[in-house]
Amino acid sequence: MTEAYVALEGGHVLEGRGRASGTARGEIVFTTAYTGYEESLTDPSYEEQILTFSYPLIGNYGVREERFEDDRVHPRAVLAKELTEDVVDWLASEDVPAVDHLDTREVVTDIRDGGAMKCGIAVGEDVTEEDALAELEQCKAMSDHTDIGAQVSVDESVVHGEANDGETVALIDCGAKGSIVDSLLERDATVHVFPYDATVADVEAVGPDVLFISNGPGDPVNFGQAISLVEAFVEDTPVAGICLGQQIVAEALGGSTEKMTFGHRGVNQPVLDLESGQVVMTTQNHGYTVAEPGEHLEVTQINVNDDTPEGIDGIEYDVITRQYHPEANPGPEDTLDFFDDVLAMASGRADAQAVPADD
Ligand SMILES: NC(=O)CC[C@H](N)C(=O)O
Repeated sequence: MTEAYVALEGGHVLEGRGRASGTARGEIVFTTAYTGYEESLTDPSYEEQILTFSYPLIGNYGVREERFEDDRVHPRAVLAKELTEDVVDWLASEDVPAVDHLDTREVVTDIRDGGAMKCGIAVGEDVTEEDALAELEQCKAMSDHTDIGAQVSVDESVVHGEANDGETVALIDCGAKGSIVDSLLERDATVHVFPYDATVADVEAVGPDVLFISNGPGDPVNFGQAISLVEAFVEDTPVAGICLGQQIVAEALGGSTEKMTFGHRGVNQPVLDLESGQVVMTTQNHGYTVAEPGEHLEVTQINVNDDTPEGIDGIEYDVITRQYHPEANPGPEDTLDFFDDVLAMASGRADAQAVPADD
């Protein structure tokens, strides 16, 4: 049997069954999602993280590329109670270490108590506990990945849906999921995808109807150029954001963000809309949150479990952002109307008051 060791910050080492060999280090997190492993594993927001599935069986409906959110696997390693051959083959082909037959209840309990933490992993025929501890030793804190955007963004701008006659969206790719672009294209938008460090002049050149900041990995304060874009555009151009995008918008407009203990990762996070009183189910994957929205923004939706901000609107500016993933890949489709609201805001057809689906 291939050996597998998982070393957690503080020195706790767990043993499992090695399924795909290699060494890895990263911030260990868990998701409670029971489906959507292809989407999660290709979500760029998981860059530099090690993903633990708390659901015990992962891979039971195979692996299909059309469900991928990006062209590669982003977590540095994958842990589960039981991984199917399909998933293991896929991870092995991408050189991503995989471990199963692990007591994931123990891993999740450690993360819940200690927070998302540094982790080192060693999988292979002759690896030892020391190899995993050596990886842990070299693991950086997530906030120290100061140029993580470069690892996940497009290198050059690209345009999708040029023939569409809807709104023109400038999407700042901080690690955007493919289904965000798809959701906008389906609504007839033209989407200019820009690198995470695009300049004001780059974006201005396409005359956007809305500046849209994507999801992405790591600490929002490490996306200084995207923060500057929001500051530069917000007075004259509507602004939208998803997940990291919400955090960047808050940082730009006088609010603040902070790291959560273990974050929200799963496909059934309940969100309350404060105006309508409706609760919707959402897909989430984040470890930071908006702490204070600041004087230009108001919180319109909150997480039912812990009251953290899930939706934010501009007070005097046209701004709408979501902390969850309205594009719903994977996950419930309760929140797809966010894209209609963003494009209505972009066209001046509506103000920024977004409400969840009304059934
Ligand atoms: N999905 C995301 O955009 C994640 C945002 C950010 N990296 C966080 O962990 O909070």
